[in-house]
Amino acid sequence: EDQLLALRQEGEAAIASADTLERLEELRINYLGKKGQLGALLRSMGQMSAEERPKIGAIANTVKEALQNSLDQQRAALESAQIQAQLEAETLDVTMPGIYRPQGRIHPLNGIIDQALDIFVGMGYTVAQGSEMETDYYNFEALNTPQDHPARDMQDTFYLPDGNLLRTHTSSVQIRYMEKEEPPFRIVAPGRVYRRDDVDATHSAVFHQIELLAVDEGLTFTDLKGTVKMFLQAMFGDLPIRFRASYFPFTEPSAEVDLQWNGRWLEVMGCGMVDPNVLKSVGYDPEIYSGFAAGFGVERFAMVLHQIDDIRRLYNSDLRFLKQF
Ligand SMILES: Cc1ccc(OCc2nc(C(=O)N[C@H]3CCS(=O)(=O)C3)cs2)cc1
Repeated sequence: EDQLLALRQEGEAAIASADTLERLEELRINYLGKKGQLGALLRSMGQMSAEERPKIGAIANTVKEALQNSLDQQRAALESAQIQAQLEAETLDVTMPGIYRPQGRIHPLNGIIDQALDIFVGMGYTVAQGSEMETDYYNFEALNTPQDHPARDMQDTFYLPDGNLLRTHTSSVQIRYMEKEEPPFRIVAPGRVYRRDDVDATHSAVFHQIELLAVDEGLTFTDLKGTVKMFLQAMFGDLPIRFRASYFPFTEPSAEVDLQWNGRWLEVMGCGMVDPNVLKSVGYDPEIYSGFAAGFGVERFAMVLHQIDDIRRLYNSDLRFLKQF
């Protein structure tokens, strides 16, 4: 009997100090398993007298239950401690500051292109795009630009070895569109263009341009003026504009458009009625159809709107500059 009670004491102490579920399982096997200590002790008692057997058996049962209870309690305690530890570890403090990730930004040139396209799409224009490499025909000839026109010569245009060239304006996109479509239509053609200019604070060999073209029956210069005025005032605000007579090979009459900006007249756009020869080159009858067109440089708009002094700032990816937009 004393041995049984001693085993219970020893077992309960060992179980209470078990700090892992594995250790607890070892102890269960050690004390209550088939080859455990309790079973071994009972077998070692060998022959017991008839009146002793039931007494010892009862004590052995209480020891077994006591040990099983303390195993269950310790298991419960260890499991809840495990869950508690997990909850602690996974606790998310939502009041902690977030991980700072710098926000991206729209480049000022793209910002102006997006804004301008929104205005024209809002007026019913379709956006048309095309290749930056063009043929002489689509970049010059179809635009009524004679063979000896200065715009064609080498100092202004990048020619490629195969005789093609890098487009000097997006007008070629509009010619190609007209070859495939019939009037009436309104298109706006944004894109990169190339001029073999001397590169300086206001000229870049590569720059961005947006041209618009509307062809329908009975379009007049008044329609053009209204469209240009509406666009410029949407972009720059309700400022005075003026049209100065000018000349382009692909429009007749032509005008350059000035905007009064901080008290000074700035040239911002060119426009005109599409020359009948251009309509003829795409097979439209100038007796039925008339068109108007305009074009502007996106860098120019950006430099005026954001008071940028050097065009190269738009291209050299200086974050100190770009972070201002
Ligand atoms: C079929 C077709 C017929 C006519 C067209 O006229 C597009 C036009 N562009 C201008 C013009 O002044 N453009 C310049 C502004 C600054 S810039 O980016 O250097 C080029 C006037 S009329 C276009 C396509």
